[in-house]
Amino acid sequence: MFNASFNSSSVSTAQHPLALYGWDEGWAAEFAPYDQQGLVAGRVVRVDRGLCDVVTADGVMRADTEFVVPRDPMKVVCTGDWVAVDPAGDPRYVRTLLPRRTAFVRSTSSKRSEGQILAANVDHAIIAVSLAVELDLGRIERFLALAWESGAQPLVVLTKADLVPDATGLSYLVEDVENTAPGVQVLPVSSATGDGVDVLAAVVAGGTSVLLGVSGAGKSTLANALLGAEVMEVQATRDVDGKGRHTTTTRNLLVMPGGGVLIDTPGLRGVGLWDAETGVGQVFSEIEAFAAECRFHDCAHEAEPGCAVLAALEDGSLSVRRMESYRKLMRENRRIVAKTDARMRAEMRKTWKARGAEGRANMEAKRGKVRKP
Ligand SMILES: Nc1nc2c(ncn2[C@@H]2O[C@H](COP(=O)(O)OP(=O)(O)OP(=O)(O)O)[C@@H](O)[C@H]2O)c(=O)[nH]1
Ligand SMILES: [Zn+2]
Repeated sequence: MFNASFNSSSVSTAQHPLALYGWDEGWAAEFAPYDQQGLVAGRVVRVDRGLCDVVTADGVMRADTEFVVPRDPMKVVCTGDWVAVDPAGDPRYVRTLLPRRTAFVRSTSSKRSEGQILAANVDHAIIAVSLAVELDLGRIERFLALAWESGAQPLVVLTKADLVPDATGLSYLVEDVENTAPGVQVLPVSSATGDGVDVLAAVVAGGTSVLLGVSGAGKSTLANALLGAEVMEVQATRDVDGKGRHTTTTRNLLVMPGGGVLIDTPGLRGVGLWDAETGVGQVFSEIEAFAAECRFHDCAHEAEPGCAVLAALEDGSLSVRRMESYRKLMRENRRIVAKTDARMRAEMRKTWKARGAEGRANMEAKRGKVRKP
């Protein structure tokens, strides 16, 4: 029953008006001190030019983000953030950004790489891969690395499954991708026939999702299938002069009818690798497992004696394609890292390292592996 300390944030989270947007006991606990200051909790559904739209228990509020550390690009308010807003005042201000659980970051195209936050507090990274074209496993691995690095759980969705005529052929394609993506679920779907969409909807019902994938992979069509409405504009033909590429939607964060939230921000399309060494390691967990058996702990797997990775390549238990892809991504990643501001990287590591380690431990536990002391 209600007790003396009853207030809005102690309402059972399932009944909380923001539960649809992902509000849970963890957020309620983070927000509690601000609740006492009379601030209002909300989730950012859209950001533009120093202002953002925040969905709160009382509806959507427009708020100014000036007070929340605007000089550090990693701390800029972004879609998916949970914030505390001062409801009084004109304009209203976002007063605090609640600590992020996960974040998608991209390196900007400037000479010295800098991070740009694309989406925060994402649970599922749905990597859309079209079955209308030949599978590019290396590209899938690149997206997987990015997803793992963000802290979100990746999920590969093979789109346009209706274009694969026979079931056996489809199951081989699924298997190929599964072998490329240890610890990751692979789902064939067709937005055209609806096949598999319900399975996907059930998987992502319990959290916040983003859609990643190259142009034409079927992300917008899939978003519409998941949202049950024509919310995202689908481009039937390519935009030749490059104008009107980023079709505006009123919100970049939407609630799915089957539960869960979908974030689709323009910047998420075409993200690159960002200091994703941890992520790359997770994509190639079988290589890391072999590497743990190498005689030298700093083995580069080039020509060292007692190298378990080279031995695995030799006896065929490790595929040459996987090893080449791993080397390529590691090289690319190191180039990005070399250009990156060290302080910013340290900050990212601090925040997400624990989570990455936790995810890896879970994955290994699932596969029945015991961590080496
Ligand atoms: N046959 C078939 N075609 C599909 C399916 N899903 C999407 N398409 C088509 O694939 C094309 C690209 O789909 P989009 O949803 O625009 O792809 P996107 O990933 O959002 O592309 P960008 O907006 O450029 O990032 C469109 O012509 C769609 O009609 C499907 O399930 N089956
Ligand atoms: Zn080695």
